[in-house]
Formats: sequence, structure tokens, C-alpha cells
Amino acid sequence: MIDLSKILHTPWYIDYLNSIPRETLLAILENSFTEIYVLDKEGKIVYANPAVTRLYGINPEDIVQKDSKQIKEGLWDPYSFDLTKVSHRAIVTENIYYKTNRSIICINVPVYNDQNEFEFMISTSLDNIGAVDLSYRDVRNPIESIDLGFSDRVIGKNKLFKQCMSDLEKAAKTDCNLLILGESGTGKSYIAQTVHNQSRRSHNSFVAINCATIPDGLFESELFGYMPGAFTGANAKGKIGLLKSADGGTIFLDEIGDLSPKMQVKILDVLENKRFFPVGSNKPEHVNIRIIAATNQNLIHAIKEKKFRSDLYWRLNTVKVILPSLRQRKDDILFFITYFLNDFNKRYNTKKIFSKTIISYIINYDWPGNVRQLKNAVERMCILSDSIIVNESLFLRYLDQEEDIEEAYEESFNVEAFKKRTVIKLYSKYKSSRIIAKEMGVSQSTANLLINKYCI
Ligand SMILES: Nc1ncnc2c1ncn2[C@@H]1O[C@H](COP(=O)(O)OP(=O)(O)OP(=O)(O)O)[C@@H](O)[C@H]1O
Repeated sequence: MIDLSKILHTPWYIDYLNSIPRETLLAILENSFTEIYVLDKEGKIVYANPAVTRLYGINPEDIVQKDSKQIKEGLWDPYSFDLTKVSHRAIVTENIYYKTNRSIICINVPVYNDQNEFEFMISTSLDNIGAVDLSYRDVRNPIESIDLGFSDRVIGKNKLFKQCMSDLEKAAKTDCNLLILGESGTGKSYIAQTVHNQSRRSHNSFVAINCATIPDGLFESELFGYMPGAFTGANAKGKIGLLKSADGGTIFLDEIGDLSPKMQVKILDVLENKRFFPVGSNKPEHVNIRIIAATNQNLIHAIKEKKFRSDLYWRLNTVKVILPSLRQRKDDILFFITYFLNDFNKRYNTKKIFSKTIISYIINYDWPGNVRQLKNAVERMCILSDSIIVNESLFLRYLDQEEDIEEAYEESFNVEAFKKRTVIKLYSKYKSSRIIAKEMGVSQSTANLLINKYCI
């Protein structure tokens, strides 16, 4: 007989509990989201609620009245009933459920009768997303409460990056022109849009123009618009240009370093006089726009080589930020992984997580394509991974598939060098081709080849 008074309840509450109808108690158990199952003193499963189906894909009726040891053998690890029985306290275990390769936290509570004899064990199980990889769990919380004060969708706690964001936050409150520099994929466009969203111009348009992709001959008419019949092939009604459509808002001139000398003069004129002439018109149009420009080129070099006007440079450059490359902000990589993973898990309705090893591989890599490349890699690995835990073999495959990155980026990270570093590191730790093969997700003979090549 279980003595409820031992659970430290007042007598009226015990009476109250005894008055709750059996159906209500059953309904509570049956509808609980958390998995609950009960083993008697022999380890026989005497109750399991429907949440076992959600967690394990098995029905309560398939396991009730059966020996838990047999049910669990080969499927769950570890088996903790024997330990819980004698422990006189709750035992918390991290179980791996092999069918789904899923890690599950089990809290086993032994219940004793008034003779202090073991009566049964109540086990509750929870999905254990964080515990598979503690580093992953550690970054989960900071990311949700990341405080940049500027925008919660801009990821980054790195010192260099935060300095940029702090400058941008101040600039966003004004109408000053802004120059955003940084390698390709560091987030220049993303951050330009954020500045606009945080500015008092946010209720008006943000118009992005890629200076590298609009042919020189079309640039002027695209930007300034044109009058009816301004040139052969022109729309008979004329056309409003992008500058006019951004009136009151922000124009983002991406890849400004690729602007032709002729258009540089025109843009300088707009900046200085806040007006422009549509093609075919000699009547100036006045606009109220803020210009944010960005480029991954070295504008000082371009000025020296007379490819970029220094007066335009200084006009654009009221506030300038140089976004750090991902190599310079490796301390943000974990945040990005978590952020992108959350996004892709939502998009693809999955629950993928990254193993500790793959995270360390990712941090070691130099990411020549910066945040854009990392985002792309996380998405690809999320889609391709067969198991919930995405492991390092997928990342090595990603590197193999992207070997041409080396040609695309001058100072790129070297895939061969990365493999070499990985093999040397693993060999010095394990001295076993079998373990190295497992860690790298390759066959043992490949591991042997790699060891012979790099370590012996
Ligand atoms: N701090 C950040 N927080 C969240 N996402 C980011 C951040 N920085 C970059 N991204 C993401 O990285 C991707 C690339 O960013 P973006 O296109 O702004 O780079 P870019 O520097 O403008 O590249 P390019 O020079 O090639 O035009 C985008 O998908 C963006 O969502």
C-alpha cells in the first residue's frame, strides 16, 4: 500500500486527491505530452501512456504486461531499472533509442510502500535535444536572448562585428550616407536592409540596385527613368526610375565598386544636389533618399588605379563599416549554425542537430564564401543527413563536392590541408585506423591510406 502522507501532503489535500475520479486521473495520464510508463517490482510494464507512440513509434498495448528488459534489449541503452530499484532516489539517464538514433532523457522515480519496500518505478521521458551535444545546448539559449539592441535577426556577438553594429545603429537614426565594405557573403545587403528597417524611413521603400549587373547603357534610364519617346524602343508613356520609386526611402547601391566612370559622375551629382534629370528631360526631379553603398572591392586600390572617383568615395563614406569575414569571427559560428539550423528545421519540418565533432570541423574551416556559404552548407547537410544527428562525414563530403571553391577564392581554405589536419589530429589522439575511419565517416582502408599519407 502506498502511503500518500509520505509525500508531505496536508490531510485535507490527501482527502481531496482521494476524491478525484479515476477517469479524471486516467485522462490526465493518457493526455500527458510527456511519456510516462510504470514498471512493477519485477520490471514488468504495468502502464504506458500514448506518448510512447510519439517518442518510440510503439503502442502502449504492445508493451504493457511485458518484461521491460526484453522490450528494451538492443533498442534502448542503458537499462536503468535495476539501479533505480535499489537507489532510493530518482535516477536520471541519457538513453539512446537506436531505432531513431535519438537521445532521450529518462527520469526514473522509485516508489516505496509503507514498509519501505520497492513497489514500482515511474519513468518519464523527454526528448533530449540539447544533451547530445552540450556545446549546441550552450549556444541555444544565448541565441534566443541575443542582445544586439538593433535587430534580433542579425546574428553576431563577436567584438569586431558588434562594433560595426553599434556604429550602424547610430547611423540608422540619421540620414547620413553609409558605406558597407566586406568580403562577399559577409552580410552587407542583409545589414543594409536592417539599417533601413531600423531607420525612420522604414515605412518607405528600400530599393536595391546591383551596379554590377545592370548594363552601362541601361543604368541611367533604370535609375533616373525617362521621358516619353526619349529613345528608340522606349516605352511611349515614359518610365519612373528607381530613384524616384525610392523617394522618402533608401537606395542600396550594391557592388558600387563596379560602377562605370560615367555613372559615378551621375551618382555624385545626385548625392551633392539631391536631384537628377530623367533621360530626355532637362527639368530636374528632386528626391529625398538615403544612399547606402556596398562593395567587396578595395576602393582605395580602385582610386589609386583611377577606376573609382575619390570625391564619390568621400561622399559615400560619411559612416563606413568593414564587416569582418567569418574567419575573423569564428566565435559567431556556433550562433550561426544554431540560427540557420532552427530556420531550416522549421522550413523542412525536421529536428536535425549537429554532432559536437561536425561543429568543431565547421569552426576549423575558413569559409571563403563567409556567412552565405555557411548557410548553404548547413541547409545542404540538413537535407542530406539520414539521421537526426548530422555528423562530420557529411561535412567532409561537402568539402569534397566544393573542391572547386579553391579556384574560386584566391586565399581559400585548402581542402587537402583540412583533411591532413583532421587526420593528424585524430591519429595523435586515437592511434587507431578503425576509430579514425568511424570519426571521419570513411572506410578503414581509406583511413589507413590517409594515415600513411599524412602521419607516417
Ligand atoms: N549577421 C547575420 N545574421 C543573419 N544572417 C546573416 C548575417 N550576415 C549574413 N547573413 C546571411 O548571409 C547571406 C549572405 O548575406 P548578404 O547577401 O547580405 O552578403 P553580401 O555581403 O551582401 O554578399 P555579396 O558581396 O556577395 O553581395 C544572406 O542569406 C543573409 O541572410
